[in-house]
Amino acid sequence: MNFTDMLLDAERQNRSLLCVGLDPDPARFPHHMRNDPDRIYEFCAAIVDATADLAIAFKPQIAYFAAHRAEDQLERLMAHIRVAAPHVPVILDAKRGDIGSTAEQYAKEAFERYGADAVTLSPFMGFDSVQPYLRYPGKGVFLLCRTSNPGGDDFQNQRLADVPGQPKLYEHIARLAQGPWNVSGQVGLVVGATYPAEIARVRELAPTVPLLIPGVGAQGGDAQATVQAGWRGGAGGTTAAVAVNSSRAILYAGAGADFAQAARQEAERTRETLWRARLFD
Ligand SMILES: O=c1ccn([C@@H]2O[C@H](COP(=O)(O)O)[C@@H](O)[C@H]2O)c(=O)[nH]1
Repeated sequence: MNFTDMLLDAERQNRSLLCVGLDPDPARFPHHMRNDPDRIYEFCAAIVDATADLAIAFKPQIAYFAAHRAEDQLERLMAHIRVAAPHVPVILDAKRGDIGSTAEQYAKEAFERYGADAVTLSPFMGFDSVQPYLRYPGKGVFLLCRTSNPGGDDFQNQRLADVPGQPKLYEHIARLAQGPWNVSGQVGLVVGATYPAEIARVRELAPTVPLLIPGVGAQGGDAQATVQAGWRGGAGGTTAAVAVNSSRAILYAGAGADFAQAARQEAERTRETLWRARLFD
C-alpha cells in the first residue's frame, strides 16, 4: 500500500484526521521520569499505545531524539509503532534538504534505517534534492510550503517576479507539488494550521495532494477552520487527505503517573473537534 492509501485507510479505520506528534522533551516528562533521556522510548511508546486507535499518523520529530543521542530509541520506537499500530503511517519530521548525493543518505536514513512511511523535506534546494526520496516506491515526502511559524513570511510570502503570474513562493511550491514534481504521486505539502486562508489557497492550487498541517494545540491554530480549508471529501470518500498535527498539547497534557491517559483524553478531544469540522459548510 502506498503512503497516501495508508493515510486514507488510517483515516477510515480510526475515524481521525489527527496526527499525534512525538516531540519527547525529558525536561517536560512526568515527575517520575523527569530529565531522564534514557526513558524517551518508554515515554513515546506509552503515548503510542494510548493513541493507536485515535491517530491518522504519528510524527516523530528527529531533533528531539538526536539532541539526546537517542537515535537508538527512535529506531526501537519505529519498530514498536509497527507492532502496536500497524495501520497508522509514520511521518519522520526531519526537514531534510541537500544535494542529491547527500539526499540519498538522508533518504536511506528515513526509509531504511527508521522505516518511516514519509519524511518532511525543505524544497529550497530544488527538485534534484527531492528526487532521491522518490526512488523509494510507495514512500511519501512532505515539502515545507507555508509553515506555521510567523517567520515563514520572510520567504514563503514573497512574490517570484520571474515566474508567470508572479505567485508567492508558497503558491509556487504548491503548484510544483501538484504538477511537475509529483512524478509518481508521492508528494505532499506542509501548511500551518495558524494560516487557514493559506491552507485554502494551497488546496486550490494542489487539490489532490496530502497535507500535513501542524499548529493546532500549543501553537493555537484553529482546528475547525483548518479542516474546512484543507479536507476534501464527501459521499464518495475522502479525495485528499489531511493530517493535522498536535504534539506538546497531547504529550504534556498530564504530569503524573497517568500521563498516557491524560494524553489519550486530549487526543480524543482534538480528534473529535477535527472529525466534526468535516461536516460544517
Ligand atoms: O510548519 C511547521 C512544520 C513543522 N512543525 C513541527 O510540528 C510540531 C508542532 O508541535 P506542537 O507542539 O504541536 O506545536 C513540531 O514537531 C514542529 O517541529 C511545525 O510546528 N510547523
